[in-house]
Amino acid sequence: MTATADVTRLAAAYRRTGIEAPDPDPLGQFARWLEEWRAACPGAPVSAVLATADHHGRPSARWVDVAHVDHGFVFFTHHASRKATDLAVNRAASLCFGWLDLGRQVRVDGSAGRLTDVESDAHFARLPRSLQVLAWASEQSAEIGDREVVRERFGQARERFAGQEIPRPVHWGGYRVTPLEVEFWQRRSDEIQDRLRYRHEGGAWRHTRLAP
Ligand SMILES: Cc1cc2nc3c(=O)[nH]c(=O)nc-3n(C[C@H](O)[C@H](O)[C@H](O)COP(=O)(O)O)c2cc1C
Repeated sequence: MTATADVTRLAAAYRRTGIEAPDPDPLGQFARWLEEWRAACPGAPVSAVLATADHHGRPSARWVDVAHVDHGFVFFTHHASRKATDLAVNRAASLCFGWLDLGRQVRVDGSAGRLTDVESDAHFARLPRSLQVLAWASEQSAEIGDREVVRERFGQARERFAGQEIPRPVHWGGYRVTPLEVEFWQRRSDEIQDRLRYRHEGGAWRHTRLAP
């Protein structure tokens, strides 16, 4: 059976069942769905749209790769980028995963904080060398005349670190979005889509269904 056939078969099964016997913890429920997504689409990156807002409350959204999920959702970026400058003044963040092949969406609303230097160092050390060089060469979201500027800086950074380990630049690191509210959405074959919302209240997670 081809991968596409597998996805179609799984999507049909989920459309029939909806979200049954949900995990009491949204991170547990997320882990189940992530596992099912990975089984359905092996090798696909785990990406989500990250929304932030500036000090005027003006929103902006962009994709990020979610590197891992522990007690929060971890991504990495340049600390001078728009998302990072937004988060410096307003920690509120929302991530939206779109596992559309399975008819699924997960929204995570929460608060984003920087990882420790030790955590960011550990992740940086595992990156492919070309991405490490790029982290030194590209001042993400700065205006540039043309791409040659970055190509030139890339070459300079590669030369500078030739034959040695590349340290993490201080302007690059990770954030963890700690969830306060998580919503799972499942497309159903009867068109009555399933929505399950978790809220962290009084020190515990509670979940409830929402009208589609
Ligand atoms: C699928 C995908 C994954 C991406 N992952 C990241 C990421 O993990 N970190 C990052 O800084 N930019 C990532 N980008 C680029 C961002 O979407 C964005 O263009 C960049 O971070 C600058 O955003 P900002 O100026 O709004 O901060 C990704 C783009 C795509 C399409």
